[in-house]
Parts: sequence; C-alpha cells; structure tokens
Amino acid sequence: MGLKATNLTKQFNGIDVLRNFDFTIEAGEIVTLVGKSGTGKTTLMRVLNQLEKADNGTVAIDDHYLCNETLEGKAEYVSKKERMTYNNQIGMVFQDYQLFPNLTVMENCIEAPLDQKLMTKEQAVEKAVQLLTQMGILDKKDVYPSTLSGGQQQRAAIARSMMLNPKILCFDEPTSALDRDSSNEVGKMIQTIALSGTGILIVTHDLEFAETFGTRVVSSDEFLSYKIES
Ligand SMILES: Nc1ncnc2c1ncn2[C@@H]1O[C@H](COP(=O)(O)OP(=O)(O)OP(=O)(O)O)[C@@H](O)[C@H]1O
Repeated sequence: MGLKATNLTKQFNGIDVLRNFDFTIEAGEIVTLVGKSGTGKTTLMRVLNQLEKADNGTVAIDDHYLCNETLEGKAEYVSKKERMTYNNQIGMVFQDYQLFPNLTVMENCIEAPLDQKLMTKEQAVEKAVQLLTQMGILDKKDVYPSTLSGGQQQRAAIARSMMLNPKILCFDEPTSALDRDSSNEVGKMIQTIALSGTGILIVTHDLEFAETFGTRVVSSDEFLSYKIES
C-alpha cells in the first residue's frame, strides 16, 4: 500500500519530461530522487501533488485515485471532491517552506483542517501541539514565520504538512539551505516520520543525504534513459 503511478507522461511544449513512467512509494519507505538538472524530478513531484496535470497515466494512493486512464491512455482526472480526498493523503514541504506569513505557526498548522471542516478547532490545536512538540518548536507556536530561523520554518512546514496524517510526504530539496549537521537532523526527523508508516519522497541534489537516508535511491537519469538514447 502506498502511492502508485503508472504510465505517467507529462509534456511541456510538446516535449516529454516524463514518458510512460511507472513509480511507487511504499508505506514507510524513503525514496530519494536524485539526478541531473532538468530531468523531471520536480515535475514528477508537482504532478503527484496536483500542481501540474499529467497528460497520460494513473496516479493513486491506496484506493484513492487522482487520475485514471481513458481507453486511449489519456489521464482522466477524478471529480473535485475525490481530488480533495486524494490531496489529503499527500503532503508537501516546499524548498522555500511557503508558510503563510500573516498567520502564526499554530494558525498555519490548523488552517487546512479547519478550512476543510475535517477537525474541530480543539482537535486541530491538539494535533498541532503534538506535531510541534515532535518537531521541537512548540515554544514558537504563537510567533509569525518571519521571526523563525530557516531550520525552524522548515520544522513548522513539516508539522503543517502532517496535520491530516498523510500517507505520503514529499520534500523538495530539504537540505539546500542547511549545513551538514542540520541536514542530518532533518534526515533523522524524516526517518522517524517514515517509521510511523508514512511513505516519503525526497527530491535532492545532496547525494550524501540521499544515500544516507534513502531506503531506495532513484536516479531520474535512469528513469528517463530514453532521453539519452534519443
Ligand atoms: N511550467 C513549465 N513550463 C515549461 N517547461 C517546464 C515547466 N516546468 C518544467 N519545465 C521543463 O521540464 C524539464 C524538467 O524540469 P524539472 O524542474 O522537473 O527538472 P529537475 O530534474 O527538477 O531539475 P532541477 O534539478 O534543476 O531542479 C525542464 O526542461 C524544464 O525546463
């Protein structure tokens, strides 16, 4: 159980960035995605997180589909309501964290579950307290993101991404702004999250990090080998 994408194709301006690509993330595994610049790592992550639309193929987390294939192989997206259900199974921590600057750390965490009426305020606050404690920044719950260090903003973003207990959590370049010690701390934090059964996808240029913390290292140079052939 986990994320499964089949036959994924994504074009920009008529050029395949992903072509007939099959990909899985099992529960509890940490997939680190490395590879040359421009080989489609970010595009894959964006397709899985509904920030780009696939042209062909299927994407599902457990039995929650994002898109199915038509008879012609085109990606057919499910209804808005079902897409929302899919979306709640996957979380993303952006390279620049993308916290709402006008909301406190606590407000950032409880915004989505309250907006979608998935929790009462008490439940959301309780969950946020638990996650911010796990991330070691509970004392920062009432401050605004601009007053936090980069590492603390990242922890807040991780806590926010876990509010709905996603089955899959994606990280875009989580160590790009960190020194080696802080990178290792983040890696250990991610390992703890994976131990609870969450499947992790990490796009990174940091090979040492990818090999230390990935339970499976995938190279986008390999999965896009047709580009080298053609
Ligand atoms: N919105 C877009 N419009 C047009 N082309 C795009 C768009 N997004 C990505 N591309 C192209 O798709 C290809 C793959 O880009 P992508 O960012 O996925 O690669 P990457 O492997 O993540 O690169 P990097 O390691 O440099 O971040 C590139 O050629 C890029 O120019």
